[in-house]
Order: sequence, then structure tokens, then C-alpha cells
Amino acid sequence: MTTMLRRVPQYLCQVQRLQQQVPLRLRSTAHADAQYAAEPTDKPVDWDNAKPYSAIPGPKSNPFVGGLMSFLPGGEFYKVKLEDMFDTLASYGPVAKMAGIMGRPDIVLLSDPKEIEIALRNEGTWPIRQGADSLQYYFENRRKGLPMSLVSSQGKEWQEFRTAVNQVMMQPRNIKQYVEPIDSVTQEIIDRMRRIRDENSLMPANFSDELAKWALESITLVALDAKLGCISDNPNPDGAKMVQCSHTVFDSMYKLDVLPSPWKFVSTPHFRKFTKAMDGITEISSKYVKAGMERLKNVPATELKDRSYSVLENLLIKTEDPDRAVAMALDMMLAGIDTTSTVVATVLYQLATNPEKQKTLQEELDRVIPDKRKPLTKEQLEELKYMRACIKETMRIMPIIIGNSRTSVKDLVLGGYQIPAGTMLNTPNYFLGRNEKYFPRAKEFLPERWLPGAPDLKCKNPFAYLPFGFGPRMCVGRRFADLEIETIVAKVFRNFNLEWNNPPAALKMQVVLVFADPLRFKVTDRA
Ligand code: HEM
Repeated sequence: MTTMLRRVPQYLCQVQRLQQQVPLRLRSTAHADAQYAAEPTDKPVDWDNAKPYSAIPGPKSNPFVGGLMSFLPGGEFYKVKLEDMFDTLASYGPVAKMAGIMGRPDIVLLSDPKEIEIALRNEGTWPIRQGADSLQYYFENRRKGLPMSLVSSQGKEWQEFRTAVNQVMMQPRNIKQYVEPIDSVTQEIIDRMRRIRDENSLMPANFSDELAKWALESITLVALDAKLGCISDNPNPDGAKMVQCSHTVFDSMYKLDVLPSPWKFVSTPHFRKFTKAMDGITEISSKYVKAGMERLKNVPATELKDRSYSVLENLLIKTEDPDRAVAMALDMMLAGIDTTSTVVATVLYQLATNPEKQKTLQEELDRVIPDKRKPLTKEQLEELKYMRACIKETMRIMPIIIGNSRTSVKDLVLGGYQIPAGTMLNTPNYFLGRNEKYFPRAKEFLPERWLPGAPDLKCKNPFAYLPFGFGPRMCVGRRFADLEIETIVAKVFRNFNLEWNNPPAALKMQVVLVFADPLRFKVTDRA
């Protein structure tokens, strides 16, 4: 049995991956049957005039093996990169279907923003997004008693948790108090970039790991009220362990949830590594959450009202449950490290390969930040409009989350077809962001399209650009991600010129889309 499972063909993992390009990697579970539907599933008015679900066009399927044939030699997806499969699928029409394989659900691709809007505006109060089985398994079995994390939960449980977390993570006042700490962590990576460049001013081959450590250090500040020293040459023991564990978790999730693996049937070495690393992150998180509780207990009554509270303290107050704070800390670390650090890598790359845009950005930075040694302020960050446009444009042209998913919670009519509740829908960021129909001169890096004064370049439909998702289930860490990314991009280009003197860098699909080549930027000091 084990040997047979080990031989699951490589191409199947492509499909599995398509079903889960959500950042949070929770793969298809039993929830796909819309058991969490919050809305009555009355038929839409145009249902009877719509064509049946079976008429949705797509690659050929077979009653026995579903869509498998397309992935075999001669099939249209054979050896096609995952991110490019969207183009093929979209060529069937604005609503296209890839039949499920070996019992997995079909995927309905929505490549027209108008249909995406209808789907997302009808997702109800408990939107369903599927993800990685490895995390689901960990929470359900290994960590019995620990509440399901936000990314892993569905239905009412998700809504209650999310409501409490929204009040903490989305309030501008809460974000503002992290401007100075995030600046300080970012200054460390700036100093480190000066130390780790070689005699030709090139960044080391593992520069993306350095960015991941910066993202980890930044997010533990928020999630655990702790500075773990991850960026330093001598991190404290918790910092060193956290770096190691988070690296192992991302690496093993790719191997468990993306590549073929029999871990659900037999305990594989990668599965054991994954659980050990998750245990490590949970233990360290629990320790700092406990410390946060102690701090809160010891606040003198006279200070209670006027004191400002950190995200961790606010979560403890709102949820009245330290286990929830631990679950949320895990979410922040799982969803907020590789996403943020990879977006930063893509922004640095786009600006290094578009020197005239880098120059325009630096003119803005020099004007807004006259003294680069002083910590950045919120007011300065707000003034950096061209920089924000550069970040937005990068997330359009190089979206690291190539698509998002939803399971429809009620019957819908999309593109003239009946879509029954429980259908897995996919919204393809990568396809839409690079599409001339929605973004004029789509192949060019043009931050100006996001600023007033360039009406011809504007995005034609806001539903063609959803890097953080949409609606009540959209990224809860978005504001922190913005703060972190803006801080590091401002500081890097205020301090340095970046050059890319290599062939165009290739991308590869892991848990998110990442660079396949080492990020050997040439980094020289600016005055
Ligand atoms: C640039 C970096 C990031 C990107 C591009 C990103 C993108 C996304 C996307 C597309 C979703 C799914 C939204 C949907 O289904 O509508 C999501 C969900 C989520 N993100 Fe992020 N994210 C980023 C950074 C972060 C950070 C820093 C954190 C934590 C502080 C975070 C925490 C989460 C959580 C917890 C969810 C699940 C929300 C839920 O299911 O209710 N993300 N993110």
C-alpha cells in the first residue's frame, strides 16, 4: 500500500495545489459540502434559465478518472506550470471547470471579475475557504484542546473568533503603536545587509532566508510581545528555535500538502518533522502568552484605564482565553512570514530591475525622509504615495498567492451556468493581474497606474485585483503586512541602491510563489 501511494504521479500534485493556492494552505476537507451554509439555499431568480452545471466548459473528463487525462502525456496540462494552467483553463470561457480527480471536487475557475464579484458578494456570513490538511490534522488531533486556529476554522466558530480578532488586528490605533518597534527591527536588517554583502556588494545566496527572519522577528513582536533576536548572529534560544521550527513547518507543508505524500496513511519522516516543529512553535508561543497574562494581572488598577494595550494583551482581554491567543499567534506566524517576506523580495526585485522607477521612488524618499538615521514615523509612511504604488504594482504583476478559493454557500448563477452550493470556486490573481483586458500595458511595471493622473492605465475592475482576498474572510493581517512591507521598502531604498545584474529570476511554486534563483542583489550605499 505504502509503495503504491509513494508512486502517486507527480502531476496530481499540480491539481491538488490548484485546489489550495490559498496562502493558508488548508486543503480540501469534509467541509466542502457547504455544511456551514449560513444562507437559505433558495434558487436564484435566473436559475431555471441558466445552463446546467454539467454544461460548464473545460478540459475533457472521464467518468472513471475525472480530469486526470489532461495531466497525462498529450493532455493540455501535461508539464504545464501551475501558475500557467489558469491561462489554459480561462481560454474555455469566463466560467470554466476542471473536473475533480480521484474523488476530489471539481474546480470552477472564474476568470471574469464580474463573476468573481457576484460569487464573493454572495459568500454569506460564514465564507468557506479550504486549505491544508496538515494544519487541520494538527489542530484536530495533535493539539486536542487547543481551539482551531482562525485559518482552520469554519462556520460559527470561525465567525466568533474572527469578530474578536478583527477588533484587535484591524484598528488603526492598534497598528500605530507598532510603527516604532517594526522600524527598530527593520533597522537591524538594514545594518545586517551592510555586514553580509560580499566584496562585490552582492547579497548572499540565502538572502531570502534573511528576509524570512526579519518577517518572523516582526510578527513575533505583534503576536507574542517579544523580541526574539532572530535577525542577530546570536539569537536567543527561543529565537533560534523559532527560526528553525518555522523553516521546517513551511518546508514540510510543501512536502505534505503540495507534493504527493502518504502521510495520511503512514507517519512519514516529513510528517514527524512537521508535528515536532509545530509543537516547538506552540510551546514557545504558549510561554510568551503566559507571560503576557501575568503582565496583565499585575497592572495596577489605577493604570488600567489609561494604559495602552498590545495586540496580545487585547486578544487576551477580548477572547478571555489564553488558548485562543496561542492559536492566533500560530496563525500570525503561519500566515504572516513567508507571505510578507516573499512580497518584500518581489518588490526589491521589481525596483532593482526597473532602475528609473527606483530613482523616482528614491526622490520621494529623500524628500519625505531627510534624515535616514531617524526612526520612520507614521506621518512619513503615509506620505510615501509613490512607494505604496510600487508595492501595489508588484503585487499585481508578481502575485505570490496565485489564486484564492471559496466554496459557494448557496446556489448561484455565474456566467449563465447553474453553480450548486458546495462548489469549489477559484479566483485567479496571477491570470487576472497579467491580463491586458483589466490592466493596460499589463506586462510593464507601471506604479503610476495606482496614482491619480494616469487614467489610461487604471485597473478596469477592482475584482481583478484582490491580493489580500475579499469580504469578511479577507486577510486579517493586512494592515500589519502593509506596515512591515512599507517600512522595509522605505528603509532599503533610502539607504541603498539595488541592482540586478543577472538573467531574469525564475519563480517556482511552493506554499506561495517564490523565487527559484538566489536573490543576489548588488547593494550599494546611498548618501
Ligand atoms: C503581503 C503579505 C500577505 C498577503 C499577500 C496575504 C494574503 C492573504 C489572503 C489572500 C488571504 C485569504 C483571504 C480571503 O480568503 O479572502 C489571507 C488570509 C489570512 N491572513 Fe494574510 N496575507 C499576508 C500577510 C499576513 C500577515 C502579516 C498575517 C498576520 C499578522 C496574516 C494573517 C492572515 C490570516 C490569519 C488569514 C485568515 C483569515 C481568515 O480565514 O479569517 N496575513 N491572507
